[in-house]
Amino acid sequence: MRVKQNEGLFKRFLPYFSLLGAVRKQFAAAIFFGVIFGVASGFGLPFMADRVFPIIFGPEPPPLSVLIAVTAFIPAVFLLRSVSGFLNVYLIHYCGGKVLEALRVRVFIKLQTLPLAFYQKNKSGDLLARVINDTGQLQGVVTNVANDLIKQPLTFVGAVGAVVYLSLKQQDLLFILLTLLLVPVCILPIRIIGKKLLHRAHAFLAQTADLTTILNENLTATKEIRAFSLENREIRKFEHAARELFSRAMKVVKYSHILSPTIEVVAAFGVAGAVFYASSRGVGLDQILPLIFALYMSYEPVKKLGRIHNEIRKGEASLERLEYILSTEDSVPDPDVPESLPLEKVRGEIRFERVFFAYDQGIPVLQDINVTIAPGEVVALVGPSGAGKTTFANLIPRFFDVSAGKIRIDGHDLRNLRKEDLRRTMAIVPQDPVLFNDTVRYNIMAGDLDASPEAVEHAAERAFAHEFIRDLPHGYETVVGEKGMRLSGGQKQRLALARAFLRNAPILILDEATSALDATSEEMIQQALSGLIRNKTVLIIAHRFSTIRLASSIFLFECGQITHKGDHEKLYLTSAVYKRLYDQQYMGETPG
Ligand SMILES: Nc1ncnc2c1ncn2[C@@H]1O[C@H](COP(=O)(O)OP(=O)(O)OP(=O)(O)O)[C@@H](O)[C@H]1O
Repeated sequence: MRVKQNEGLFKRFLPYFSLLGAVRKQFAAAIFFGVIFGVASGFGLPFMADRVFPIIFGPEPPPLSVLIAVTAFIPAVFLLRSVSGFLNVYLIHYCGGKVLEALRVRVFIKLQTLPLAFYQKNKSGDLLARVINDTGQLQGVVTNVANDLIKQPLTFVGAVGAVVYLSLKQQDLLFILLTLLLVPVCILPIRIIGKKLLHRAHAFLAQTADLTTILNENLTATKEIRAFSLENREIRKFEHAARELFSRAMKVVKYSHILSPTIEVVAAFGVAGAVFYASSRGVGLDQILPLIFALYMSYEPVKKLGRIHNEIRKGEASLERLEYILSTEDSVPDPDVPESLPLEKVRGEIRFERVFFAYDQGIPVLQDINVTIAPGEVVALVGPSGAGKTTFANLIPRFFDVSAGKIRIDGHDLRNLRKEDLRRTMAIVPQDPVLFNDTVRYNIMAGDLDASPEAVEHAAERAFAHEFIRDLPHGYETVVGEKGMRLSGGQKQRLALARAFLRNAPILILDEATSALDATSEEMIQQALSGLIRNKTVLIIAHRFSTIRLASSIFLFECGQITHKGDHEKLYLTSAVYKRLYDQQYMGETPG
């Protein structure tokens, strides 16, 4: 979403400046040192040229004590300028780091609340780039701009003050005019370059996101890339994206850095004008030198303010990309006044009433679903690929909301419940469970973060995972590697079942793994499942017919509708589709 173009630039950044509130003391100190730096630069240097040099290089050599005192003024001014400059920059970076931290956390928190649909629409590499790069860019604007907006005008005022003072001293006001004329002359290039920079910054950030996406995808598909020898294709893709990024980066560099030389040329014309004018009026070098200093020092802040404008333009592109995340509305919102659903009282009845669903408008995926699953019932969802089984199961935890109709749990419309309350009533075992790069214990505890060590181990025992965990180098404290890379497929699945045991929720949604396991693993998982489903309302997205022996009822999905319900024998006799699926795909397996 592009933020309205006509809003004032400063106004758009305003909410982000409030992030400085948490570091207001350090920021105030930074500004204080910035002011000292500004005054020491803007006024101190011309003053030195006006007052100090004439004493040192005057017609009469000054006495030694005066010479020492006066020359000491030179390092004193620079010391003041350097120390205050350093403290200003250091503190500004401190505040900037804190703003960046707060900004990233704010975006991350928002990402936790966004629904699955958001992630299916946006590339994860692009989101990574927004959280890492764009926050950094915006932080730069918030701190540098806030700092320079105070520091540079003060330097300008200091330098103009020096020009005024020196001009008055020489009773010649044209120098003042020369200084003030500079501002409108500089504004034109600042505006033109700023506008161009905004577009270039947008293109650059989008390309950074593309590069991150390619890298991210590559790192998550290392196995496939090697298995199918896609390395060269990947390298070419990355090279192309990196080259494009370079070209876009250079455009940003061009427009970011063209401004300073432009303003410097303007400044040179100003100084030349002053020199020419001074010479024609017979003003001596000792009188013109401080003025040239003061003139130059007044061009400096204008140049820096121009650079800030550039920064703001670059930041604006990042701001738009971050606001895209921050302003995305939750398409699965919690109700304003939620109905309560005490976990201990949930029976687990699930009812679909005239439910329709579409991921994209106009392409229905589920149509007119009317079913009731009784508490304690175990239902297997079967049907051809793409028939809508996963979608049906995903509506129950409200990963998506129905397009029409209602889903109820124990009579409560899901949309009247807080998502957190609703999801506490269920354990979900996905087809390919994701493990966190943490210990085995933590991975099981994902099912219940308050569980005791005994409860974790008991859950592992029931999932037939305890033994293999005990044999790991550090037992329950073994770190499983990114996505559980150090575990076998069967071990990962048993850890996912242990999570579900630990959660002990009244509703269980299980997307059966499609990958084949060895006979022992398969047997252990089937046994664990029989234990897990006891006394629960269970939905199993069944990919293997051996699993349906666990089910008390089977729903057959065809083209987004449930066309048949019943047990295996009934469906086998009444549905040609079921019979075909069973005969063709699962011949040889016995559904009990
Ligand atoms: N995020 C999505 N956006 C758009 N369409 C989707 C999305 N997810 C699934 N679909 C479409 O919805 C339909 C139903 O998909 P679903 O995953 O529910 O089928 P399924 O029966 O579980 O299939 P399978 O057995 O292959 O897993 C398919 O046509 C699929 O292409």
